[in-house]
Amino acid sequence: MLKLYGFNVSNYYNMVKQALLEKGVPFEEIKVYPNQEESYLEISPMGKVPCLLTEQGPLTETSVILDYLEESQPGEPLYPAQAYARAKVRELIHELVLYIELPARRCFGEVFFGGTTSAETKAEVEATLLKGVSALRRRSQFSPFIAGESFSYADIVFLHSFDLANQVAERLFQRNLFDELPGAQALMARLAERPMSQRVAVEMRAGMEEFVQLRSAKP
Ligand SMILES: N[C@@H](CCC(=O)N[C@@H](CS)C(=O)NCC(=O)O)C(=O)O
Repeated sequence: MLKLYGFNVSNYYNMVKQALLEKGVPFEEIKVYPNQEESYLEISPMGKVPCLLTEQGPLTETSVILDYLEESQPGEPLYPAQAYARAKVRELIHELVLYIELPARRCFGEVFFGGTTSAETKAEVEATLLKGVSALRRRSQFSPFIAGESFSYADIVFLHSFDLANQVAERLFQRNLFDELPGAQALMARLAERPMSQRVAVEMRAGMEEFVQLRSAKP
């Protein structure tokens, strides 16, 4: 059986977990926080989560894991069949990660864990987020799903990244990123109603207190 390493509060872990749940693929969850222990680096060389242990060996990097699941597992397809449409979904995933999730993440310490972020970093993050949102406005459909007619991996990545980025934008820049994207808030609400989203959210809340204590204790 596939083994998913990570913890329920990690948004990247939850992207893979939700994909497995949506496809109905059985998997075992192995709780691990990011770490630099030799034994974990053997399967996740950056010490990050998630890591998926397959019969052939370990896999890391969320978008790579999602591709692997699509190619190796049964269940509802979460990419379009046609090559160009499939590439457009991957393009959206990359844009969400590179220009929304990763820049916002630079401010997670201040927004969620009582740390501080320099004014210079904040200015860079705000500028990148605004460009990223503007790219999404040109790119995304939001109706009924982010890439158009079908629920896809891009919806899963959007669900587990955009709201966090918006919390950064609201707290630090007094901006609501949803305001810039017609249809995005309604899509987020629809995605959050999915049974598998609700399961992931319940399990995330259960792990939150322990994680915040652990994370806040770090310098
Ligand atoms: N590029 C990685 C990012 C995963 C990632 O950043 N995970 C976080 C938890 S949400 C982590 O392990 N952070 C610890 C670290 O950066 O050392 C992926 O796509 O899976």
